[in-house]
Amino acid sequence: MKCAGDSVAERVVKQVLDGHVAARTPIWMMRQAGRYLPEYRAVREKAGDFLTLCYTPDHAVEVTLQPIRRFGFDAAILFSDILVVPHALGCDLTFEQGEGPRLSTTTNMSELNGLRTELDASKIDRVYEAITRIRAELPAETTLLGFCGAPWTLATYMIAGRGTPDQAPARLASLRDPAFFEALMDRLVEASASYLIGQFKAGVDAVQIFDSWSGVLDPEAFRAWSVRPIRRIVSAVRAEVPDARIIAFPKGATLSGLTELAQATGVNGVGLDWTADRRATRAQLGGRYALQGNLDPLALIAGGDALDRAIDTLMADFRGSAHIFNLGHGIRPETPIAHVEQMIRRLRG
Ligand SMILES: Cc1c2[nH]c(c1CCC(=O)O)Cc1[nH]c(c(CCC(=O)O)c1C)Cc1[nH]c(c(CCC(=O)O)c1C)Cc1[nH]c(c(C)c1CCC(=O)O)C2
Repeated sequence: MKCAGDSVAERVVKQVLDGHVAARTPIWMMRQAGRYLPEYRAVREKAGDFLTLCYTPDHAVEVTLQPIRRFGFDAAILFSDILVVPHALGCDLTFEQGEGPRLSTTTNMSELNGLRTELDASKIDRVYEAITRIRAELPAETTLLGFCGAPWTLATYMIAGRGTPDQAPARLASLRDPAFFEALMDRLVEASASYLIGQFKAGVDAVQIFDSWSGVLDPEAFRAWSVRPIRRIVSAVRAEVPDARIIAFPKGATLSGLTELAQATGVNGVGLDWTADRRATRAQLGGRYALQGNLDPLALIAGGDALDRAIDTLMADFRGSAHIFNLGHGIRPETPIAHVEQMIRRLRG
């Protein structure tokens, strides 16, 4: 058996993505830099506005490093947002406190034609600068992750102009105006591939593609709008960065959807949300793909015995496999820091 983590200078998350089984399961958390941390809230207040935070390298570097300093996670994830891509294609974007994102809508071919075909370098170069600086400041053994939103998930926000519960506007657009929808996906595939290539060149070790809304798609639409665009991104990225390590997180995907996605795209790892059947997923995909996840973020809010039990069951289900510990979705702002500390003690012993 291949073993990871024998030397402290090795980036264990990266090794697990290469198929190694870690002696000590690596840990990171989706949204690990965020509002549950007082030091994040302080920087956020200073920056004033969320997008300013994302595009100011001093701030982005600082908040990316905060959870690493506090908890010593095995991976840092670039502090940014998936909606930076539509923004750098020319969509108006604002984040209202407590309301989530608001975007100018893109609902037809003429609105799409009004957007840029390439990412605005004056925005995106600041993200690349932050990456290079983060890598220079991170401990050598910490993996640096970049990311992007999957085209389907980005399209849901671009078409509706905001988050909606079931993404009806985007689903409807794909049915009513397939030519527009295909053209939108093409634009997002190209922009996302170039964005990820830029992130690798700036210094990330691996990337995660967030398809947060793939769970609202029927099997055929999942194949068309989740699997196919991700496959195109993976092959475009690997054409430039042959050893690019890529994790896909298709939230809400069924096991057959997850399997199809892993096989068709050739990603190195898949992220499981908290509803995934761990043993069935492991039986189907373990050994060929790294599995990442999948603690219920609510168990982390609950703490106490419920948290310990959830962690023990999860670790027993994944023991002996190429596993990266994570939550099944982002940590919520109301999560007590003491519970994150409890989680790390339980995992590290
Ligand atoms: C769908 C999505 C978005 N953004 C993201 C996704 C995919 C993951 C998921 O499913 O949650 C991804 C994301 N967003 C953020 C990161 C940073 C890295 C990390 O720590 O994980 C990452 C990887 C910071 C953020 N992105 C956002 C915040 C909160 C902004 C604030 O400080 O007010 C953070 C820390 C804002 C955001 N950004 C988005 C929404 C819907 C919201 C509002 C909801 C919310 O406030 O949590 C879009």
